[in-house]
Amino acid sequence: MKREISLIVRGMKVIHRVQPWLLVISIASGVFSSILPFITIYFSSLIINELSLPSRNFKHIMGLVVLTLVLNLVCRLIVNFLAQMFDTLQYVLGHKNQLDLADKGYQLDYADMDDTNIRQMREKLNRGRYYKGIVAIAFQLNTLTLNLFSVVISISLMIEMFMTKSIGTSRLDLLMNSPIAGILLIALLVISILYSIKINAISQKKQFEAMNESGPHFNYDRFYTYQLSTEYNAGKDVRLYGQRPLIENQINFHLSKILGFQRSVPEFGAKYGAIGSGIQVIVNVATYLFVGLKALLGAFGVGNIVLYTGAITQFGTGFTGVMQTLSNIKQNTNYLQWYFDFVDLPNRKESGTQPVDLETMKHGIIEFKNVSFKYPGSEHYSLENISIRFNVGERVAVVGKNGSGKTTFIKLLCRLYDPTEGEILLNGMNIKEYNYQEYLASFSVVFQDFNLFSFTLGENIAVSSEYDEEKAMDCANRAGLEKRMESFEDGLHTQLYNEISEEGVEISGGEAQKIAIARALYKDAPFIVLDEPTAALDPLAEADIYARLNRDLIQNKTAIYISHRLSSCCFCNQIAVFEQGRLIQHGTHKDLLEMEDGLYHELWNAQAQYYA
Ligand SMILES: Nc1ncnc2c1ncn2[C@@H]1O[C@H](COP(=O)(O)OP(=O)(O)OP(=O)(O)O)[C@@H](O)[C@H]1O
Repeated sequence: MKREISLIVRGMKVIHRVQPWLLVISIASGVFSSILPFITIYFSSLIINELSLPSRNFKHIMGLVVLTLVLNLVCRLIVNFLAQMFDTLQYVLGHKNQLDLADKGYQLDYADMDDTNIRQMREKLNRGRYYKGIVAIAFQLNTLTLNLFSVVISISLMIEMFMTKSIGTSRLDLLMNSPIAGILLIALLVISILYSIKINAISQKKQFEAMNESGPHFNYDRFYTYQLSTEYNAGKDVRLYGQRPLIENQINFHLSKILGFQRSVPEFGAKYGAIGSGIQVIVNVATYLFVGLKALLGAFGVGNIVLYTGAITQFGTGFTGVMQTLSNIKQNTNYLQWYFDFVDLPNRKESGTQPVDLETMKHGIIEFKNVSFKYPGSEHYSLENISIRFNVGERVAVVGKNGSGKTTFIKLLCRLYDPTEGEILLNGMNIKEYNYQEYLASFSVVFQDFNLFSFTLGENIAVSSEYDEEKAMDCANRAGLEKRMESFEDGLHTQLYNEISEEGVEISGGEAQKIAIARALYKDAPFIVLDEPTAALDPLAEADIYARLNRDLIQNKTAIYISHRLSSCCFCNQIAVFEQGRLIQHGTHKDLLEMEDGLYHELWNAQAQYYA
């Protein structure tokens, strides 16, 4: 209980920080919504009482009718206004909350993203993001206030009902005036309420279990459905390989599993809900009998039948609502626990304090010292005992067969991961000692799986909406986009991709790669790392880019290329050859080519024979 309360309080603090008015609006909306039905109930009883009098006063009756309408209208307007504000604030809360979670993801170590537990945690949070966890708190506070107020108002009316006695002395009078009748009615009410609370609690538990059990199938289903319905790139393969039946089979399989797990919830609800409705009918009959008999015996006017039956009904609904909301709040603490477990994950472990100044980067030495690395959760080393030095300012090529560890080597250099064993030194100091953000800022990297966004071309290059247009244009041209730029009517302001805007232009894989290179050039960092920078370029564009890289793009920067086209690496100061996670050769192109039994010689000749 203590744990649950502290989770809810923490959740409320999050809401207060993000949307300070939301909690107040939730309560206010709950209060006004609870009053609304009582206005009609109360004034209807007054009107009927007045109508039933022989000396009825029509002016008074009309006054009551007008008052009922006006109060109803005012209250409804307030309720609608608050509901609208509530929905807007709730929407913004959900949105900001998503962004907060995304920010938290970026604050974690990149390596944590490989952790299956963390992935599952994110997936669970993602699934309940619109209706569970933090966003559910304000909604539940609203429902709790509404139902609590209904219960308080109806109890005060019911007390009046039980206390008002008939003046007759018949047996029926005695029975209806005795506490027994009231106690019986209350007992019936309590039974029906307890029953619905129990059913709701079991149903909530079943819903939670079903969601947990169907989790992995849900992931598959979402992934395949996304691929089939939304993923633009998947469209080609789906068409050409006729993949739809296979994907549909998978979707149907996982969907049937999900439905299998979730079917138990509505089945349970339907079965026990019917019994609940039966009990409710008995309670209603007993209520009308009790109130009707009291009115017949003259304890109160006919109009009060409306008032008291309304109060009893509202009490039943309100009390059930309170208990159901409390049970929902309790269930929601499971989601809150996931949420805070994720939020409380330790942020990046070592951010270092040493500043990274440009001078260090211009005249330095990078050294991998006996570096080995296993990906989180993997049993195999992707890199083993790598030792290599290179001077800052050099051009270094990293070559090797697929899966030999080239990209992993770069990821370690950029500190996306830290070595499992050994260390990487910049000017004799472990790179972990340097300020993490400044260290990252010294790398311009184009990974194989780079991402461009549906922004304008200029924004994609400069990674900002305010940028130096001349510099962005220069980078675009230097990356080989001169010709293509001429066809962009809006130049740098051309929107990329037409997923969002009709004016968006589609670009080819090679053009995207050139834009990614332009982005790296714009960043103007001391290190430029290109992982297969020309894989999507045509031979002319490739030759052109390498000539430019050589001539003026790199200038005095340190350049590291990963490439399978060895002809493009021969101008590098140093070539590192990887094989199954090991660095098996390194040296200049000339040295390596002379080693006739070496892998480099083999790879070179394998490519060269096609050009002979
Ligand atoms: N996130 C990851 N988790 C676990 N293993 C991984 C991960 N990424 C890569 N690996 C494994 O690490 C090894 C080296 O992969 P890496 O991507 O560094 O190779 P590569 O030389 O760049 O390959 P390619 O030439 O195909 O791009 C491979 O066996 C790969 O399966």
